[in-house]
Amino acid sequence: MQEFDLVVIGSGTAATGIATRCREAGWSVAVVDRLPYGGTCPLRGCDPKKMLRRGAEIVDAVRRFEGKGVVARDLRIDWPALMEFKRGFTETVPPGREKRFEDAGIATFHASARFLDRTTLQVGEERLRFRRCAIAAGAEPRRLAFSGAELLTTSDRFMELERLPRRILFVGGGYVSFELAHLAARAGAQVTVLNSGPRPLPAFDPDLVDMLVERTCGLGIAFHSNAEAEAVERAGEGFEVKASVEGATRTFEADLVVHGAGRVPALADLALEKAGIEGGETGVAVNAFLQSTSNEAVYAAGDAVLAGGPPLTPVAGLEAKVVAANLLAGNREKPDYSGVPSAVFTIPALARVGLLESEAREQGLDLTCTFSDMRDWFSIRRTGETHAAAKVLVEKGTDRILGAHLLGPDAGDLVNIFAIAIRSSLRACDLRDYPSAYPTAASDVGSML
Ligand SMILES: Cc1cc2nc3c(=O)[nH]c(=O)nc-3n(C[C@H](O)[C@H](O)[C@H](O)COP(=O)(O)OP(=O)(O)OC[C@H]3O[C@@H](n4cnc5c(N)ncnc54)[C@H](O)[C@@H]3O)c2cc1C
Ligand SMILES: NC(=O)c1ccc[n+]([C@@H]2O[C@H](COP(=O)([O-])OP(=O)(O)OC[C@H]3O[C@@H](n4cnc5c(N)ncnc54)[C@H](O)[C@@H]3O)[C@@H](O)[C@H]2O)c1
Repeated sequence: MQEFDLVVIGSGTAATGIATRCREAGWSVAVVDRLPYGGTCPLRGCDPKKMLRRGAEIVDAVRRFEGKGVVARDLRIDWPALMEFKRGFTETVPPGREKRFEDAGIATFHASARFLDRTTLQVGEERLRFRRCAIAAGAEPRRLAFSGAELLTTSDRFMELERLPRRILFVGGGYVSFELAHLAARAGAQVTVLNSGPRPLPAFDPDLVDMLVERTCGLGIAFHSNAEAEAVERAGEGFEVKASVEGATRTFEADLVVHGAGRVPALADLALEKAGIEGGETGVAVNAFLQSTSNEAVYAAGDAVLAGGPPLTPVAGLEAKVVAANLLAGNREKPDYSGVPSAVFTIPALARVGLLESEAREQGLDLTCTFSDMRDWFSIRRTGETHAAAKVLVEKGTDRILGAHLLGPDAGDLVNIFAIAIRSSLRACDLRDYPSAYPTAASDVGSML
């Protein structure tokens, strides 16, 4: 039996933030992960996705400039070479992260963790006793109940594909499906997306989502709403997917079927009940300080807990700081989720920060909603992009920025300006008045208000 002040389950964004801060304060700390160190974001999520997207972005930009001074001959994505470029980054992450832990004096374990009682974990052959434990185990694809669901490829495996199949079907119309569908279409695949709900990406502004869907269909992607996948089976080398589309049963053929139907906290293997930890599909049950409501030695952060913030990397980082502070100095800090931005890295990107228009109106706020169709703006025309818009919500009287919703080539970066404004309580007039370098995407901000 080995004993530690703190055992952290996971080695991703949340785990790393907690482990390093507690170790810096002199605690004995162990980190446990069953997969190579680094977690989802740098190995299987945000970063590799954005590296692969870079190839798609270049192909799309060149196509938009054909006839505008750029001649493209044999323009295409060389998928294996793009994968190699991605691996040049991802392969360095696990050894780098492990060295960082070891240099800091953090003990590292490579095995699955499972609770034995309120203060003990089984980790492979080892038993670890902890004074405190942080669950930062992330999320995994939601288990789907239909027959053949085990035939679906996860986003993890999609990002390792050596060859890109010709026909790809995505189940779900959320972040994962939209981002990977845009990438696959630029790489030459024939893409279908089935979304069970009436509208995809419900966390984003519906007017901008409609524009993104139009752009998506313009790429040749077959997008279906009210389309619920109900069964998958093998058919020759590929698959047949049965779905209820607008109430009628339809069959789709594909060479690859990808799971984009949601992710849930990865708690199933932890035997939480042995440690008296309450939790389920919505993650570890925690109080306002991110401490387990039923085992006070245990805290949770990141995708493993749905405490009010969306399951995103900046939220995992923010919650890690809160958990470390509360572990080290007692329960004082609560997470502040206001002004956390989010972007869907389609091409063009879709982004959001603050309230949706519908949420602001439901709260009875008196607001001005400025919608700008940016297609004819200089910053967009110069890129050849055909779909771009902004919607900014400002409270009347206080001039407070309530929300900003963007679609366009620079949406993923521009949204951060609005996020800073919201978190720093800047007013719309402050943003209107600041001089920005010209001509840049940021120099449009004043005109969006
Ligand atoms: C395809 C994809 C793209 C994404 N893109 C973005 C993006 O662009 N921007 C953004 O903000 N967010 C993005 N996300 C979400 C983001 O990756 C996560 O919110 C973030 O990585 C969560 O970090 P975490 O530390 O909570 O968990 P993770 O980084 O997932 O780490 C959890 C770790 O715990 C380990 N673990 C789990 N159970 C056990 C166990 N029983 N024993 C031992 N180890 C265990 C896992 O192996 C894993 O390594 C994306 C997610 C996906 C899937
Ligand atoms: N850019 C980013 O920040 C980014 C990128 C990828 C993933 N993520 C994170 O990962 C999480 C999971 O992403 P996701 O795209 O898997 O989930 P999601 O929750 O964004 O979307 C899932 C969609 O699948 C649909 N669906 C569910 N079952 C279905 C079925 N049987 N048939 C058809 N449609 C079905 C739902 O209606 C929903 O719209 C996100 O919530 C996000 O936090 C973030």
